[in-house]
Amino acid sequence: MKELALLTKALIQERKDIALSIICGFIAGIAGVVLFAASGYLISQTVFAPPLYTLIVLTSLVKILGLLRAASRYGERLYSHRATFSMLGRLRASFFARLVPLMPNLLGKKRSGELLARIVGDVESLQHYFLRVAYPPMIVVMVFLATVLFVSAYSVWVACLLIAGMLATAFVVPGLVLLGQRRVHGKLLEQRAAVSIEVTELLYGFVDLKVYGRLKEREEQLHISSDALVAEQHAAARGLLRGQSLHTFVTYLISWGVLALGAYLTITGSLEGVFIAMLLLASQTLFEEAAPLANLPAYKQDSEYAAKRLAETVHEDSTRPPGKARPRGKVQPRDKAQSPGKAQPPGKALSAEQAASIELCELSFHYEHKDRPVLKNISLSIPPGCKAAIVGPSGSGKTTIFELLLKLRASTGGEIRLNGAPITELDEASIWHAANVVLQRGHFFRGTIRDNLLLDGEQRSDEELMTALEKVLLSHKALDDEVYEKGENLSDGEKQRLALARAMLRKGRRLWLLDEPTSSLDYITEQHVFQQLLTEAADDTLLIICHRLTGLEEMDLIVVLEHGSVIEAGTYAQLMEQKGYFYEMKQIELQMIGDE
Ligand SMILES: Nc1ncnc2c1ncn2[C@@H]1O[C@H](COP(=O)(O)OP(=O)(O)OP(=O)(O)O)[C@@H](O)[C@H]1O
Repeated sequence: MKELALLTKALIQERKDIALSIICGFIAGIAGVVLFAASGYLISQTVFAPPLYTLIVLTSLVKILGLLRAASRYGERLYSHRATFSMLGRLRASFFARLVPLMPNLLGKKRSGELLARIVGDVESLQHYFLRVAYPPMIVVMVFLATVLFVSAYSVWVACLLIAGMLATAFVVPGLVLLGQRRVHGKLLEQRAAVSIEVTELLYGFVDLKVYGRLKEREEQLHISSDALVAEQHAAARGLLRGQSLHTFVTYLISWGVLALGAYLTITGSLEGVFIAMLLLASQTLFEEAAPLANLPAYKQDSEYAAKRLAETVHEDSTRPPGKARPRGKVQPRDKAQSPGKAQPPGKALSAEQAASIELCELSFHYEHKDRPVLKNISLSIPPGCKAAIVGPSGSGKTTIFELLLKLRASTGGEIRLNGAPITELDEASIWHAANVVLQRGHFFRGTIRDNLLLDGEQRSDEELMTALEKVLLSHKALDDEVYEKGENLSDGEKQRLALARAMLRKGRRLWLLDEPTSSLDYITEQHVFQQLLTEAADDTLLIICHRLTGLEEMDLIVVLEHGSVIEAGTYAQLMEQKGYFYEMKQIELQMIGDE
């Protein structure tokens, strides 16, 4: 299976620990068999009152084997778990890295709760692949062959019985477990994702659900999902228990068989009676060592399913040119330059040294499953140091332009050039590094105002932080003031100002991309903050999206967007002179300010 090939590759990177765990596991297994075989022999020998030194040798051997077994079992656990957890850590990081460029598209299709379940739960399920599927059979086979060889030295018939028992343990029991498991296959992971979805929706939408009187209904839904998850967990646990019980049944069946066969062979004179207990205990220990085989296929199936779900999450998007739906039954060729989700060789870096120029050439964008394009052949040239604004009605495609500029999405037509270089050739991280970005809905982390200002990890003095707060008129906030998750305890205007202060602190970025950064502020505060922004970005390129037209007189370029097309562009004076759409908007705004 292709997905498990990835896992196998990750395991190969841990080959040293894997080799050590197999060696330790083999030593522990074989020491266990010899330990119990020696114990059995010791018990039988005592009946014949052997010389003291025989007893001393045997008891010492038993003690040494006991210690060896415990130490090697510890080594096996240590190395196998170390390999597993390093592998899981690497898988989690690589899965997350592949998710990041797909994020805007992915969140449209998968709910955050489901993604959370996949990242946490499905990756966790993969630990079974190594711990219960990949290496235990190797140890069992090695211990089995050594034991059969040892037993055959005393009786070929007993050895044959062990082989028959092992065939039943390795094939019949797992086959039966797998039959029972078919019904619950994958349901546990799906149900876990369903609960995760319900919980996140309930938490995110708590206030709205309460206000609209739907909270009880959603809580009941959560209870139903949770009960279903518990039921699936029971079913899965029952399946595993059934496997273990069947295995124990086979183990005791074989033990009885060895006992009966040993007795018969002793009567017929082909086996000395003193060895019966030894063979019995050796066989019992051997089958105990083989216990992981019972549930191996079930764990394998689970790991495969988890790997498939994880691969689906990243492949669904990365194999499809963004903005185009995949026709059924037909694989679309990848657009090498445009696909943001696939791993690409590192591109050129966008320089943060100089103010950037932005050129949009016949730029188009079409969201997947939308019947009309959101952006249509937009051409625009913003020279270095230019202060430009994009205005236009809601839904006209302004934010989409920003997402394309930040390579969060890839255009479906035309080209974007930053500093003359096609954006497809630029490394996206260098764009994020070179730009000072304030998005419509900035994220705030639980912590303090200081933590949220120092998001980029750079060290700054309290004076610097306070100056930034003063610039956005937030000096009434102390740096140690608490910020709740998602900035729940801040007003919308405070959040916007905190985001702007955060951006102003990032010195040396020569490209400013601001998406409605002051939309929640009152006119007076907005004017002040706007002036501060213009001062901060005096020598830089600034592109701002805004609804209100306050302060746009100072812009070098104003672009009016409607239904994804540029309908007007020019300076404030030019647009007012044209008496077109912008002029109309300004008149309405002036009227509203006057009314207020
Ligand atoms: N993830 C998405 N999937 C599908 N359609 C989307 C998605 N995001 C936005 N759209 C649609 O694209 C169009 C443009 O959206 P965009 O956010 O760029 O507009 P906008 O001009 O920034 O609007 P606003 O001023 O309200 O922020 C809208 O019709 C919107 O419904």
